[in-house]
Amino acid sequence: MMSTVKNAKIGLFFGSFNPIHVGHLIIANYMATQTDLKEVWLVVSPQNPLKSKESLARDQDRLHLVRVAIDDNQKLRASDIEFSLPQPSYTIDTLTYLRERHPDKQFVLIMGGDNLPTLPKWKNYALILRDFELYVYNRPGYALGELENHPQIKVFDKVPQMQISASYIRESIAAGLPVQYLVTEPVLKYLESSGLYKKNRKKG
Ligand SMILES: Nc1ncnc2c1ncn2[C@@H]1O[C@H](COP(=O)(O)OP(=O)(O)OP(=O)(O)O)[C@@H](O)[C@H]1O
Ligand SMILES: O=C(O)c1ccc[n+]([C@@H]2O[C@H](COP(=O)([O-])O)[C@@H](O)[C@H]2O)c1
Repeated sequence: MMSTVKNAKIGLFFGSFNPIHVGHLIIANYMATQTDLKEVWLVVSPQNPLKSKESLARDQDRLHLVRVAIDDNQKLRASDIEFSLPQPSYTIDTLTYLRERHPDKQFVLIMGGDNLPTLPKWKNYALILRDFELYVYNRPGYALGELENHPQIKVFDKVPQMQISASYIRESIAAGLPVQYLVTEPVLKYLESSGLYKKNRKKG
């Protein structure tokens, strides 16, 4: 029987991307160009039915923003895979599904160091660590905790970072403040034309 060669290492960067900002893009691009990953897929999390939807833009708007943000980058891809999987989405389920669907690829989980200490609370986290590598980038001010030296975890401590968040961008837009430079130009254009995150915007 022929064995499948898993030659393409793909990094998965999960997030709400509400909206995607340059902080996200710096991480994704670093991982796609300065590690052994061939590509990075930005996996847009659906609206979690258990969480407040108050300031969460619609799935398709957030996906569209990711697409326009990475449009010119051959090594980055937007994934809507979780939109069609049962919710709430558990990372192990998404990883398992992707592995079955793409047997030729080897998936690696990309994670900020701030999230690493909470990993033991995730569904089947031992299975995640058994079957998948994790590429963790340091977040200033956050300790990595006891998982730092786990053999499946590779820590990257020279990743440039921007101290911005999607919440800051949403709040700025709602307050009528400019978000130019915090998001890419195509993202800015769509935010402006759609009126996303503006106060008193009529939802369609
Ligand atoms: N400025 C940043 N630099 C590096 N990583 C970031 C930055 N902002 C967010 N991340 C990481 O990117 C992933 C996806 O982030 P998410 O979509 O939740 O964005 P966010 O900016 O943290 O959003 P919010 O402010 O709405 O919580 C998370 O793992 C998060 O830790
Ligand atoms: O699988 C889990 O049990 C699990 C629990 C919490 C978080 N996650 C993943 O971590 C990402 C960030 O989560 P959060 O809650 O900080 O938005 C989210 O997109 C999920 O992919 C996954």
